[in-house]
Amino acid sequence: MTKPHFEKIALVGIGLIGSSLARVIRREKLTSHIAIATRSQATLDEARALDLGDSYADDATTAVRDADLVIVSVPVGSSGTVAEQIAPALKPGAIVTDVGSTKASVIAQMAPHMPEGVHFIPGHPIAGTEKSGPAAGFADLFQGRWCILTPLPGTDADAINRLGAFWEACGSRLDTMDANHHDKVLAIVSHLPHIIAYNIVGTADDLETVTQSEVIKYSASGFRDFTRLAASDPTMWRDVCLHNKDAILEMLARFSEDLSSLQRAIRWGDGDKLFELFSHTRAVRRSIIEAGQEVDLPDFGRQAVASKT
Ligand SMILES: NC(=O)C1=CN([C@@H]2O[C@H](COP(=O)(O)OP(=O)(O)OC[C@H]3O[C@@H](n4cnc5c(N)ncnc54)[C@H](O)[C@@H]3O)[C@@H](O)[C@H]2O)C=CC1
Ligand SMILES: O=C(O)C(=O)Cc1ccc(O)cc1
Repeated sequence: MTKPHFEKIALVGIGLIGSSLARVIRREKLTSHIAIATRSQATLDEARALDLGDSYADDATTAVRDADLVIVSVPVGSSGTVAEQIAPALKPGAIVTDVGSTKASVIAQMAPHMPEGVHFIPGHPIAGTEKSGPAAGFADLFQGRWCILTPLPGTDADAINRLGAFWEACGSRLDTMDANHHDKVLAIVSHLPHIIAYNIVGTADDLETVTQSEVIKYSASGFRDFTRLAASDPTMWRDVCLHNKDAILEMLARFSEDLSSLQRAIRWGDGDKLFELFSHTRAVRRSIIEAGQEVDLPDFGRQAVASKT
């Protein structure tokens, strides 16, 4: 696919994802003008100090005026507010997209505000870290990672192709799916792991027998991997939980059932069952690595793959 060029790109929200986009857009020369808007003056000043854009505004309306591509990178609970703010200033023919971790809720919040003639195409780069804010971003964040688009039926095919070409130019691999399907898949592969991490770190911290110093002292084990996920942004993950409630609760119910079965096997000393499950899950990881999907693993995973352990 040929590299697309947009005269003006507006980035609303300039945290980890927005600032990573700013960096890769500049590096790949995908626009003549990056307009940055964010709610807090301190974050805007930080973005300016990092020289992430060509213009800066504390209101999204100013930034999106005349933009050909608008990318909303805010916590999913703020999508509706942003859509309402930018709607009157959007240029006819502009593409409006987002990067939110949940899709059905973002569509429900944003689509009703989108004017006729604007192409609204929701998206989600499956790439990130536990860090947040403009300084945390980096141009290679999307390299080799999937980006999922969840276009609504009847969306202009040229606009979808243009947005797809944009993400490919940012280094992403592209997929398209229905928003509800996206939310179920992401509930199990991304949202549950974070919830489990928040829970286990909270439990360990609460346990009277595991003092604070012991948690720190022995955390060079599997627990350390959980602490990385559990350090993720509280606003972002609060919003994910509130806005993908049904799919998360469905996956949590299934998870709890399987955990009870594991608990029973431990209680009754059913070694065969434990061995069978652990062998199966080990094979799952090997098949992911053999399928060349190691780029989708977080940092600690990539190190393990690199050393072939
Ligand atoms: N952090 C991650 O690993 C990933 C996050 N996402 C999604 O990307 C989106 C952004 O996440 P991050 O960049 O990590 O968050 P972040 O916390 O680093 O940045 C969020 C930005 O949104 C701004 N913001 C918040 N409310 C706003 C409003 N009403 N109007 C204008 N700006 C507003 C903040 O000032 C900040 O610049 C979220 O929807 C998240 O679900 C998607 C993939 C990975
Ligand atoms: O840091 C990690 O391991 C992640 O899983 C990052 C991440 C967080 C949220 C998303 O919607 C997509 C990717």
